[in-house]
Amino acid sequence: MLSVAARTQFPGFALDVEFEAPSEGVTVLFGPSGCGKSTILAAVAGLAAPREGRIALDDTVLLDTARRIALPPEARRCATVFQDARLFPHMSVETNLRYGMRRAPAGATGPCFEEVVSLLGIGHLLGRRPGGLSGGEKQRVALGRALLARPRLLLMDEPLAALDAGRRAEVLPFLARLRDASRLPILYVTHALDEVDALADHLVLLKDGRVLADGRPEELSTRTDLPLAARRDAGVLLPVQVLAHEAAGGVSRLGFAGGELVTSLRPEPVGSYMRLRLRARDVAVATEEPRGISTQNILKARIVDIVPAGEAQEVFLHLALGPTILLARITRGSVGRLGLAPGGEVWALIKAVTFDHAGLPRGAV
Ligand SMILES: Nc1ncnc2c1ncn2[C@@H]1O[C@H](COP(=O)(O)OP(=O)(O)OP(=O)(O)O)[C@@H](O)[C@H]1O
Repeated sequence: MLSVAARTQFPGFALDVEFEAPSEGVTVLFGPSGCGKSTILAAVAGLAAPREGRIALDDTVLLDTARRIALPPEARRCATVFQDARLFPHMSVETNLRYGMRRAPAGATGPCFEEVVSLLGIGHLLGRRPGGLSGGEKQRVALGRALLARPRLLLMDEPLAALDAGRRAEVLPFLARLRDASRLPILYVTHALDEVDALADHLVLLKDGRVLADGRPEELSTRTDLPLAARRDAGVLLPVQVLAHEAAGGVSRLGFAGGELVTSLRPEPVGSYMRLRLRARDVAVATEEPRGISTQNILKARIVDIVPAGEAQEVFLHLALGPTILLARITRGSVGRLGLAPGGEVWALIKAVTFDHAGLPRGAV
């Protein structure tokens, strides 16, 4: 467990945060530019000291200002991956990777050179210089170098932010594999929601130097009181399992706690797990079972709550399908016209099941 409490002040900005991150898996620090994400990473790495605070990794205290403890960065065993890979340009990829290994303390355990090379798919790059690599390849080498230093904690400061969409899509699955193979806590800074969806086991939402909420991303995605709900792509993050492929009909069936969804045919094998975002704008409701309609996903649900959606003349419906909560964003006019109220039964029409934010939950690879 990584526990972080830090308070510090810059002109015009105050940071006052407290949160805990699980001992394994990715904890994402998510929030708008300037909310304090990098300041927190720097405090954990020991690159900048907060005015007050306590940071501990399991039973190792990295910082405790009250007890005047502040381990130097090299004693903290944190490895950091930045936006830019920061590889040594005059060394081959292999020498860059072996440089990481030289930083590993004697007796530290972790994946060996060959395992890391295979995990990140960089075997064919070993003899090359960083200058000739694509941005995505460089980032994979930087991830390898960080892992080979056998850290106790991996820090990632927007590792995909400098890559174009194609390269991001190339590196994202490697990050998921690294998360699953490394069994390390990873503190990951981003402001990209698709990275949250693909990687986060735990989410810390930040605003103006404060923690607004933290918890499992699936749970936070149902909260309409958080800034996430104001986004155009707001909606619940839903863990699903591929139940069947029906090639003749060109569809796959996905199961979730409380129901099934039909999608166009998916490439993932039957039994695989995925996590997808069902956008609130893509969910409509009907008070009677619709017939003669092209929408494939029509699921019976109960209205749990109706809450205003920002300034607009719209509301969020919290819909329960068994234990699963879905969000629908509809107009106030529709609520009145259909006589919707908490406790009422409706049919939820899922107009689109999009996979552009699909991610793999931990252990699902
Ligand atoms: N060394 C410093 N001196 C003065 N102000 C600083 C310093 N470091 C950070 N700040 C300020 O603290 C605030 C938080 O910065 P920080 O880099 O932690 O935000 P961030 O959430 O990581 O932002 P971004 O997503 O843009 O990287 C900003 O207003 C920044 O200007």
